Amino acid sequence: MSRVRPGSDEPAPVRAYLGLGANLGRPREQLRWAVAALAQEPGITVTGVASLYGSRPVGVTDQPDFLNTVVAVDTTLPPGQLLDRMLELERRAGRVRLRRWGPRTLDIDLLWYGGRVIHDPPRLIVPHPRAAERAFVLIPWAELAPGTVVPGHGRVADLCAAADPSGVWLEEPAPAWWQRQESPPTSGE
Ligand SMILES: Nc1ncnc2c1ncn2[C@@H]1O[C@H](COP(=O)(O)OP(=O)(O)OP(=O)(O)O)[C@@H](O)[C@H]1O
Ligand SMILES: Nc1nc2c(c(=O)[nH]1)N=C(CO)CN2
Repeated sequence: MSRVRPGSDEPAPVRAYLGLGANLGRPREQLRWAVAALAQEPGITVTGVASLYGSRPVGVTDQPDFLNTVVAVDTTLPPGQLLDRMLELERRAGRVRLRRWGPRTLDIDLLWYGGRVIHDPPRLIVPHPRAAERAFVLIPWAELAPGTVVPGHGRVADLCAAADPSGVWLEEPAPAWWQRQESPPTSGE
């Protein structure tokens, strides 16, 4: 069932939250590129970007530390098409899957889509099945939307308060980290 904005045949936008992560190549630049690329996608409006956090790898620990953030979007895309756009951005960022939970140049997870529960494994499970237990997701997410209710789990603020924050640290506050343009390398210095 898709909602339509009154007076138009344009579908009404739906709020979604995306978890972004990177730990290969130039993670900060790749995440900055991903925010800008999302904002340029037709059918996607970026409405919020959390601060940039550093985090110890969870799961497969023999890999570099990550940079993580969460982005709020309003989208007219159905969830499957939003996922396809996210996967295409990962591909454009040069992501190669060598092993599950292995290092990556860019990972974009669909954390939450309009409060809906979507179970179409393995292609799409929403809310993201591990979002409610990951401090590297919950801390930036709580910065943007503490009152959001994750179906089956509760409020983001409460999940964040219950998560172990020890492996997550603030790298750079929003909006500086994603609005600052990298100064071109100066020659000779
Ligand atoms: N909510 C979701 N967000 C993103 N991808 C999802 C989601 N649910 C299922 N998938 C599927 O997961 C596949 C593999 O995702 P990926 O390899 O990025 O997993 P991961 O990020 O390494 O691990 P995790 O899922 O624990 O974050 C994607 O091709 C996608 O079809
Ligand atoms: N700190 C951190 N650990 C992870 C991350 C991540 O983004 N950050 N992503 C994973 C697979 O999605 C597995 N482990």
